[in-house]
Amino acid sequence: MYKVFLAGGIASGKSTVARILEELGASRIDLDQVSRSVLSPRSACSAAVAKAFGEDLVNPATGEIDRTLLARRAFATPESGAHLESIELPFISDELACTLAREESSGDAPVCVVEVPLLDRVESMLSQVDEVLCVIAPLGLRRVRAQGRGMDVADFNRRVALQPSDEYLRSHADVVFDNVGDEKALAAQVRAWWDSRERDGWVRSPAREGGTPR
Ligand SMILES: CC(C)(COP(=O)(O)OP(=O)(O)OC[C@H]1O[C@@H](n2cnc3c(N)ncnc32)[C@H](O)[C@@H]1O)[C@@H](O)C(=O)NCCC(=O)NCCS
Ligand SMILES: Nc1ncnc2c1ncn2[C@@H]1O[C@H](COP(=O)(O)OP(=O)(O)OP(=O)(O)O)[C@@H](O)[C@H]1O
Repeated sequence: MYKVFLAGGIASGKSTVARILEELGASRIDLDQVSRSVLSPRSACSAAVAKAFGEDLVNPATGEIDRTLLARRAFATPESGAHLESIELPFISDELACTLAREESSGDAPVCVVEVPLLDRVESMLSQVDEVLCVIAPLGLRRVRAQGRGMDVADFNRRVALQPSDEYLRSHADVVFDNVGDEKALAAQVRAWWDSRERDGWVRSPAREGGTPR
């Protein structure tokens, strides 16, 4: 199974590209969901997080972590935020490897696309995939599209500030989809990518091996 990361800023069009790939036959994993799942009740990751940020975060009856309180404590300073990430990332990486292995053994799709909102946090996971795709759109257009689906501008701006820049994404991607046009124009680019990799037999191209820092 050919595995790809699909990165992009908020409202850049990741889900739209992932849906197009799904229609072409890919299976789909959302890394946000994977990273949420590692904090499931009584997991090893929840225990490590509670040890670092307070045992009172855990509801004794259900084992659930209070995510709002955790976010308030962990994101109080950049250092404590980085500490939380350093605890969670190895668990997220292991969980991603298991999820990809499950997809692979189910054997249905030739391709698995992993949607990645924060590519800079998952550099250590790049070795798990064959290629990095990203979708880029101008910030103003993304703001309008985010508002179009009901997002508040202040929330949009806050989330943009936490995400890697377009320059970072361009320099780490093997392929960039430009989402400045309509969905048809985006679909044409995605289709062209799919056709080219299908022609190559879904093998990682030697030209791309050295292209992305991994
Ligand atoms: C603390 C957690 C559980 C809160 O999750 P939850 O889904 O409830 O909320 P969300 O992630 O949207 O964040 C809540 C609030 O915190 C703020 N916030 C989120 N991430 C960050 C960050 N890196 N730095 C500063 N503030 C942040 C947001 O503005 C948001 O308003 C979660 O953010 C977490 O586990 N983060 C650490 C792991 C991580 O960064 N994973 C992503 C890389 S794979
Ligand atoms: N080319 C396009 N033309 C018009 N609307 C678009 C286009 N691409 C995406 N959109 C719309 O913009 C919004 C954001 O797109 P999408 O949900 O695919 O982005 P995303 O990167 O997955 O967002 P998030 O980071 O919030 O998950 C959606 O409402 C989507 O329908």
